[in-house]
Amino acid sequence: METLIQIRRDLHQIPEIGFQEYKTQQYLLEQLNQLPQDFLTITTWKTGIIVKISGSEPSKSIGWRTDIDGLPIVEETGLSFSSTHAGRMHACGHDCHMTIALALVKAFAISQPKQNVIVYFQPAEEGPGGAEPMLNWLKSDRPDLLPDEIYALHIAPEYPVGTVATRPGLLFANTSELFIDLKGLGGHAAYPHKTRDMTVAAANLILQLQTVISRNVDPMESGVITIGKMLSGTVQNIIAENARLEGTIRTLSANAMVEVKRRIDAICKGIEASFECSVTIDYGSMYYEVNNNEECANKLLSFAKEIKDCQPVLSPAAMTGEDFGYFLKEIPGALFWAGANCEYGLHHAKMSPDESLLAFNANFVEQFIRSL
Ligand SMILES: CC(=O)N[C@@H](CCC[C@H](N)C(=O)O)C(=O)O
Repeated sequence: METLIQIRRDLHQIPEIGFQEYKTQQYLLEQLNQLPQDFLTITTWKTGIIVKISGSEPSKSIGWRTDIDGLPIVEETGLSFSSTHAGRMHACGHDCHMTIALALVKAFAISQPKQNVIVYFQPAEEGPGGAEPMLNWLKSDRPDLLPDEIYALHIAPEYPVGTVATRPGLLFANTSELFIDLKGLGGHAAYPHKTRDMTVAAANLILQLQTVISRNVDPMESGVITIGKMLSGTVQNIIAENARLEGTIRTLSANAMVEVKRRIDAICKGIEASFECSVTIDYGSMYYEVNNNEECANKLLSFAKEIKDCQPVLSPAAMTGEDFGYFLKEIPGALFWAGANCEYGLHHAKMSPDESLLAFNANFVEQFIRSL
């Protein structure tokens, strides 16, 4: 197997979006096939991979999950190993996550763990969501590949390398995608009274959406609606017949998500009436919150205290989403933020993590799993 930095750079060059991770899967399989196979069983599921390492005296199976997909972003890091896939980038660190997972398999393939270890290379975390269907498949077809406990990490640009930041209980929000299509009546810019202008309707809708969190969600619960993309019209002197908004909703509680959607439905009905148009809502994929098992999160934090150069941090909850939440809904476990010391944040075209996080976290997670 190549060095960790080389693996991360190879993977960084071939980002693929959810359920299209064909080259990524092939690369991962090539690396896995180079390892001693005595304790390994390699299974594929769609574009994902599941590797079971048999323990020497197992009393349980420990799961480790990595996501493997990239984002539809044009990379602007200027790195010599930038993405070779136009309009695709590993801007959420999944290249680093995969590299650490490969390093774990290598460590356990060479030196057998006591417990069984199952490493999940899961597709489509950024959307439409691979965790839930992977878990459903495991439950129905391969219960032998289900773990008793499961862990994962996510890089955190804002923390220095060596930080292990997590908390018992709620760590990440409930999320839902949001796609809204508005259809009115286009026409000449000089005759607005003969049209139904969807640019104006969409602009009004965005402003009304921004009242939902501030006026319909208990301030102690919190939430956020972000419209990340707006499309409308065709040219400067034609009134727009169509508009489309794309965004996400995030709430700390599942109940608040229900209330937010009820209000969005009502506001869209109001837009239909006031702008004499039709509005169609698609809530896309939803992720269940990341709710860390108390004992598992505390085990991570306590273990981190024992490791040289490791800074355990009791992290606040974040509005990020992660479909690892579906694993944690059914299996005790925890996710932690792994410091990546980077100026730009997740999902930014210049996000470039400090590669020393790879060796640090590969060693930390290996030792942690051996301690269980
Ligand atoms: C860690 C992270 O950034 N996760 C993504 C997950 C995407 C969720 C879903 N596709 C959505 O857009 O709501 C995030 O955006 O939080």
